[in-house]
Amino acid sequence: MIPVPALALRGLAKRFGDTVAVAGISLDVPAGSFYGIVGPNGAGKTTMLSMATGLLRPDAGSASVCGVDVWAQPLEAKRTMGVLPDGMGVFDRLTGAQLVTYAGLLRGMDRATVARRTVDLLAVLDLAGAADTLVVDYSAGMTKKVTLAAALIHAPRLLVLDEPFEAVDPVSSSHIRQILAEYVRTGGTVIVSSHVMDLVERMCDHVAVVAAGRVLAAGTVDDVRAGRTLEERFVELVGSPHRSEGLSWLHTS
Ligand SMILES: Nc1ncnc2c1ncn2[C@@H]1O[C@H](COP(=O)(O)OP(=O)(O)OP(=O)(O)O)[C@@H](O)[C@H]1O
Repeated sequence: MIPVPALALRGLAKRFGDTVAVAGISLDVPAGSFYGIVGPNGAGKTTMLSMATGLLRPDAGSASVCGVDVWAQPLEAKRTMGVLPDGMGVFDRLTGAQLVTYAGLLRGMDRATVARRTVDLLAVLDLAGAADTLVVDYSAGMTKKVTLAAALIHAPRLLVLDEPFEAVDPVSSSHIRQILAEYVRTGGTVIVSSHVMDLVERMCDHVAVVAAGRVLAAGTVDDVRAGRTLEERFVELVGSPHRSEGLSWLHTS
């Protein structure tokens, strides 16, 4: 029997006016994988992940999480996943502890379990000392960590993290990576989008390279790298349109 993928995308497409953000993406994320999504700015990663997690309705195509259609059975699908969206509003007039508690209660969990897990999560993410501070007063990295805690509270089978390491200091980043690696080791699936090739290469076992709304390559990190570094392969696949000659006025000598 073929195992059910943790996430299966089929022909996902989205345009905003004349801009084609996602141009028909199909992708399988195997259960138990640590899956990286890489691509240049504006490639369509956030749009793709928003459609995959039920945050943005696709123009065409479908997404299913552990075999459950995200748009036909949204409640059941959302129960299985935890999402850390990029650039989404956070209820930052709550304290860290209140935000995580709110996420648990929203998931229909009982208060005692939510209270226990909130304490655990804030401690593990090194936020215990800031539990009673308003999130609006958190640094960007602390905000990432508290939203990660909110995504983990209901022990989802799939975690979808859009740029989870942005603005997070190296110590916290390494700590979060350890938590995620342990989560994958014990049966969870993680999807992360990131611009940091080196991080994806070290952390993930699978990767998809996305550009101009399409998947250019996908598979195990070793297959996609094809003997080079992921960064070299990425530049080869995506191309390097940047030119510095145009900025001659910036040269000081
Ligand atoms: N709400 C929106 N309205 C209009 N255009 C949008 C909207 N969201 C995304 N786009 C456009 O869709 C394209 C894909 O954007 P998206 O944010 O998905 O890319 P990304 O790969 O996540 O980029 P980055 O790495 O810079 O975060 C871009 O051209 C962007 O300008």
